[in-house]
Amino acid sequence: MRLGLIGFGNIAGTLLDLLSKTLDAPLAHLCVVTLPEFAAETEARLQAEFGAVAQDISVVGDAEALLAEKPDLVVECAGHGAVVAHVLPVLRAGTDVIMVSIGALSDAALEADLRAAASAGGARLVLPAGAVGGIDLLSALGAAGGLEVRYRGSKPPRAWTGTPAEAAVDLANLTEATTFFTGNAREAARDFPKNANVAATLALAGGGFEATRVELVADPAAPGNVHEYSVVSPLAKYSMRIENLPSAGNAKTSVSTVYSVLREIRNRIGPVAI
Ligand SMILES: NC(=O)C1=CN([C@@H]2O[C@H](COP(=O)(O)OP(=O)(O)OC[C@H]3O[C@@H](n4cnc5c(N)ncnc54)[C@H](O)[C@@H]3O)[C@@H](O)[C@H]2O)C=CC1
Ligand SMILES: O=C([O-])CC(=O)C(=O)O
Repeated sequence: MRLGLIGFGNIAGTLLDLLSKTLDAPLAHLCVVTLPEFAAETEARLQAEFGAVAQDISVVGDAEALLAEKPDLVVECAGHGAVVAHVLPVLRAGTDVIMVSIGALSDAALEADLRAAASAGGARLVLPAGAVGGIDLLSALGAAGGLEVRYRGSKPPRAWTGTPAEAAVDLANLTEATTFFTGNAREAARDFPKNANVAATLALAGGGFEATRVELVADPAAPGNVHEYSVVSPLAKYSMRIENLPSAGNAKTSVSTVYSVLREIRNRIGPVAI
C-alpha cells in the first residue's frame, strides 16, 4: 500500500508506531503532509523512528505534491483546518480518505462539498468510529428513522484547556463535574473542534446534527475521556459508556481513536474485514 498522512501529530505518530508493529510487510510508500515550519523536524523524526514502516518515505507541503506520490489511501489526522485544503482535492482526484476530523462536517456547506468531491472523483470519504463505539448499530438503525440520541462527553479539566470551556468554568480549580455546554451536535462540533468530533460522528450516523443532543462536562474525577450516549429508536434501545485512555501526546485525544484508524487500514489490507 502507498499511504498518505495529512498531519504529523499525536495520532499520526501513534498510528505509524502501530503500523510498524502490526503490518506483515512494510508499506510500499509513505507520504506525510505537514505545515512548512515542521517539514525538517518531521523528516528527521520519520527517518529516526519510522524508517522501517515503509520502503520509501516523503514529506510534502500540499495536496498536489501528495497526489503526485500516487497514494492508494490517505488518512487525515491534522484537524478541522486541514480539511478544505487537503481532503477536498484528494477526494476530487479519486483517492479514498479516512478522515478523523469528522466535526468539520458540522459546516453544512463543507459537508456538501466533501460529498460532491468524493462523488466527482469516484472516491470514498471514510468516517471512522474514532473515539466512540457502536456506530455500526447506530448507522443501521438510522435508516429506519425516528431516532433520539443523547450524548455526554466528560473529560478531565486539562483536556478542555484552550477551548470555550475556559470562559465558562475555572478549569484549574474545579472540584466537581461541571457541565459547561448543552446544545446540539452541530454547535458542539463547531465550537470544540478538538474535543467533540464524537458528537458529529453520532449525528452523521444517527439522527442528524440538530436532533443529536450534547452535553460536555469537565470532571476532575473522570477516569479518562468518557463518552456516554443513549439511543431510542422504533427498532432498538441501547446505551453505551466508554472510558477511554487519553493519548500521552494529547490529553484531548483518546488513544482508541488511533486504533480505530488502524482498523480501517487493516480492513483494507487483510482478506477479511471486521
Ligand atoms: N473522530 C474522533 O473521534 C476524533 C478526532 N480527532 C481529531 O483528530 C485531530 C488530530 O488529533 P491529534 O493528532 O491528537 O492532534 P495533534 O495536535 O497532536 O496533531 C495534529 C497535527 O496536524 C498538524 N497540522 C495542523 N494543520 C495542518 C495542515 N493544514 N496541514 C498539515 N498538518 C497540519 C499539526 O501541526 C499537528 O502536528 C484533532 O484535531 C481532532 O479534530 C481527535 C480525537 C478523536
Ligand atoms: O478522543 C476523544 O476522546 C474524543 C475527541 O477528542 C473528539 O470527539 O474530538
